[in-house]
Amino acid sequence: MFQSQAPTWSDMPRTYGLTGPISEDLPEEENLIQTRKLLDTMKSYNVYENNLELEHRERVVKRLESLFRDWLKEMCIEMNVPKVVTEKVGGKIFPFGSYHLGVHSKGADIDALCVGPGFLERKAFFTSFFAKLKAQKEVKDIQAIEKAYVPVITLSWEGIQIDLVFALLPQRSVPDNLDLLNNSIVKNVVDARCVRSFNGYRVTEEILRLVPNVLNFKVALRAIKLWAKQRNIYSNKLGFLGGVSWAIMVARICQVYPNATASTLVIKFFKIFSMWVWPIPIRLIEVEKCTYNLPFWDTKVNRCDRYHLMPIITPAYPQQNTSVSVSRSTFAILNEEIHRGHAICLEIEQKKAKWSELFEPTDFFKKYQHYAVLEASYTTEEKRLEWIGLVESKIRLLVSALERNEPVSLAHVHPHAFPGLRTANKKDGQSTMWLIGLVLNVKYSERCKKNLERSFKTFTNIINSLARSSNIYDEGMSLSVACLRREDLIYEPQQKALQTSETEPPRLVSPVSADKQGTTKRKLLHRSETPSKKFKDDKSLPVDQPHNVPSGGHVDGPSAFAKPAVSLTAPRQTT
Ligand SMILES: Nc1ncnc2c1ncn2[C@@H]1O[C@H](COP(=O)(O)OP(=O)(O)OP(=O)(O)O)[C@@H](O)[C@H]1O
Ligand SMILES: [Mg+2]
Ligand SMILES: [Mg+2]
Repeated sequence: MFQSQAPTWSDMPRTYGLTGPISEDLPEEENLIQTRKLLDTMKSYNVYENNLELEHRERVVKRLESLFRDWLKEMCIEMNVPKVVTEKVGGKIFPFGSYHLGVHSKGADIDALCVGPGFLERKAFFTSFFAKLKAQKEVKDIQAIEKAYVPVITLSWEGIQIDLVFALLPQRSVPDNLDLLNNSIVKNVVDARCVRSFNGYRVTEEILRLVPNVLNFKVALRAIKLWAKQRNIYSNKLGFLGGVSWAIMVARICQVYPNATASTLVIKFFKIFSMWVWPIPIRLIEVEKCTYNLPFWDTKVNRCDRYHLMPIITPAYPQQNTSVSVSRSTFAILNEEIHRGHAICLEIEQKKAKWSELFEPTDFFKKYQHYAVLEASYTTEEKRLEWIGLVESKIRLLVSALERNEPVSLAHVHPHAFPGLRTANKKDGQSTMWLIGLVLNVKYSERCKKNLERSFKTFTNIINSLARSSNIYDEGMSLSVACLRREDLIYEPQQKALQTSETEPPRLVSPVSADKQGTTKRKLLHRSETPSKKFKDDKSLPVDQPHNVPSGGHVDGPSAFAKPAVSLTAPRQTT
């Protein structure tokens, strides 16, 4: 009998993502040993939560869900909804983001989507449910950020940071077995804010569905997140990459090395992305084309999408670029760090380096000759969160203004805010500071200073008028930016790697009160007031250059750092 020689579907290798695998090699013993070493190193950074902490999170999510369901019932009664509808209204909370992926570190937030019935108004969530949450004794620092691209209530519940987004289902009730992955879920949702809120969960679920081995993916992603935090390049808000972008990048590596163990995935991550030709986008899947008239990322349709430097696309309709905020400077810094990672991984493979070298913290305070110091002060606690939130959400504007400023080749914002002055003089109130390392392509002269001050002034004017127009402004609030030389920055070197994590940013204190225009020279000190280390200016550099820029390299374009191993010469801190 004739037997077909053609391979059947089951003979074909499974393709995860848009292309076939690069290698389907199974791990060798050496790879498994490296994975064990990687895991041990990660544990020493104390990123994993223990069982008690995990159970605490689960309890908090349950409490939130029961509060939400109670609230929906109360709303039904208030709106005189028929009793039968009230009884069946349901209500569900879907955790998403890093907590749902199972890769959250200690101190990470819980992102949760609250789904309610279509007859409610979105506004009610941000007023009435907000009030209910605020009345809970466990809740602190609650804020409704209704005007955000994805409106959110942020709060701290018994010390755990929570981000709650809200979406209305065009139905009278929210069943327990609701399937949010079906694209039809967003079909009849008219409010784009609801679609974006649904998509946080849909994207997280798709990522999990699209990787061949979830366990290996999680370990590799945890390693990449730890590395990105240690290297100060973990922040979507400040123009670096946030959790979802890193997750999509790691997931893509998992797809092309489906059998690789976690250590190999990390090594390949750096290898592939050090060679990646941006702005070719990273995608996990060809997202199904739906004709629901929702805007999605597409360079053929949207002109502005063509200018994105580092597109990392979500895998659920309507697909979005998760890294819109990446700027010329952050792009250069991200590439520099990826090349540094690649160089260290090559050494790890040759047994010349240990994993801990990959996770060494950056030398941000030694790296630049000049720093822009942004300081937001306040005298009352009442609007502190809103004020700091507003300033931080707009720092990208300052960075792009600086990037456009002629003498500036690179503006490197540190992703952590530093608690500022807590002076004995109560009138001065408190403040929060951000630092931006500057690479100048000219000598720091009066003319250069004036040039910079123009950008500073434009920025502070914009923020002050935004604060006034959005009713955030309060007596005693002020904002200043000044340029400092490195020799005027005094700080305590980081003690432990973990202290640089999101839970405990390094503390700086300004002993010299700034003048309100921020034009005077100020000094920054570590809060502990233990003897601090003062760094001498490196006179050998004629113009500003980070110490690890390749010699002769001007940092004037997106590919300026695209040379391997540039950072290996940078001084390393011991932990
Ligand atoms: N820039 C973005 N574009 C699209 N979706 C985003 C973006 N930022 C956040 N999200 C969605 O919101 C979720 C939660 O974001 P969040 O910033 O809390 O990151 P995360 O992945 O949970 O990591 P982390 O551990 O830092 O909290 C993401 O997983 C993603 O689904
Ligand atoms: Mg999160
Ligand atoms: Mg979040």
